[in-house]
Amino acid sequence: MLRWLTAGESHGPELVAILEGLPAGVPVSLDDIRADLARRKLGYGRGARMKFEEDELTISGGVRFGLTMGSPIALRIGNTEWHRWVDVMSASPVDLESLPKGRGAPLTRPRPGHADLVGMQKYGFDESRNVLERASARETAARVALGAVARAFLGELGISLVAHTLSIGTVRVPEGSALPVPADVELLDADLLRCFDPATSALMVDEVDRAQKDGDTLGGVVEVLAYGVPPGLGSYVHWDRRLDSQLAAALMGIQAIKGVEVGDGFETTRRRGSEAHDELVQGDDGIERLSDKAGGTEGGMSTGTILRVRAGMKPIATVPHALRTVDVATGGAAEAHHQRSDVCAVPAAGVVAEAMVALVLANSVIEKFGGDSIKETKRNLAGYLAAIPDALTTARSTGDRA
Ligand SMILES: Cc1cc2nc3c(=O)[nH]c(=O)nc-3n(C[C@H](O)[C@H](O)[C@H](O)COP(=O)(O)O)c2cc1C
Ligand SMILES: C=C(O[C@@H]1CC(C(=O)O)=C[C@@H](OP(=O)(O)O)[C@H]1O)C(=O)O
Repeated sequence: MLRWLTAGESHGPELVAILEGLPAGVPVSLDDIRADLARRKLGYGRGARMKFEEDELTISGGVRFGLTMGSPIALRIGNTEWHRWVDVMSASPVDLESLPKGRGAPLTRPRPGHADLVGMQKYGFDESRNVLERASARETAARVALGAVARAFLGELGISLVAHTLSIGTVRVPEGSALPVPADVELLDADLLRCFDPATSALMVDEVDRAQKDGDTLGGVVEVLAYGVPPGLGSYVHWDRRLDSQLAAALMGIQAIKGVEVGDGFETTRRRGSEAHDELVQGDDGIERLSDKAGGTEGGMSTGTILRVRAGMKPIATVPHALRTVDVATGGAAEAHHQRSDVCAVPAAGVVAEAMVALVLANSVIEKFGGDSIKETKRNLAGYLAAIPDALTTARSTGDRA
């Protein structure tokens, strides 16, 4: 089993992440993790903080000479803005009265759509600083770092992943153009919205500009594709062993994600059975599916075709054109707290979704194939695939997006 945990606050000194259960011998490069962290900060419509805050990555356990050792992997992401927050976020008691005026002032105007109000009720706070510090999606940097390590492990087994943006607000990639993702999809990292349809991407930029001008925010939908996944990850035998349920939980666990689809998802519900499923035919390399509507899972197991999952993100809750709220200090009507925020963080959510899918797949691979070293995992995977009888063999989706 692969386990992972993150800790740390949005304006604290650092985020900390631990990944336990990965075999030894997986190549882990600081540069690769940094590249994923950098991708998470990209995307048109993000707020000022993305420009001046750096992610200072260090590996403090589990990796030696660029290879995992089989021990827990510990990652730290230092926050270069910490020096501005030392007083307000101090771990030791601080007399707030002694700070300059307004510093550490209580946040008593909870933002609708954020965790502020319920967090105060639940944890017994009279202002929302302690809530927003951990509810903030700053924490997703730690998950992306963990996901980069999981992706390195999957890469050793011929499994690769990519996320792209399907929609921002009401602007959506035209139906039918979602697949296949071009092989040079890495170029998208320089792209504004991680949308590989240039015409739609331009419309999305306009949509973000319009929202920003109106003092408003946007959500959207991202899609994660995984290539080279072997058949049989997950299981139909119990609800919590289903690959699709684990993917859904992992994606729903990302801040602001409000819906998940596997394959064609809700669109499938509008089709008749005769149109809804991926028919099977005998091909040159074994049994083939004539379509990919199911998104690479049947019966809670990977089918061996491209895995395709979507996550829908609600609009950013910190709306510049401030929403109505109640000041909990006075009980009076007020405008919700707002200083700065992203207008749209959908492309970043895609990078986080990619990381979460990588972690779930890595866990499923370890569950099925085990291995204390990557060599052992590879042997077990190869042995499993070789043992599938010819009559049941399916062509494996390519791991290189060719
Ligand atoms: C990458 C990313 C960036 C985000 N940036 C902001 C932001 O700048 N301001 C904001 O209010 N919410 C932002 N959010 C969303 C909040 O974290 C989220 O709405 C909040 O945690 C409550 O979400 P929930 O109702 O899904 O739990 C962001 C989410 C993600 C995934
Ligand atoms: C810091 C990140 O995202 C933050 C997520 C976030 C929220 O409420 O979720 C609010 C914003 O932070 P602040 O209120 O300090 O401007 C974002 O910048 C990040 O992604 O690294």
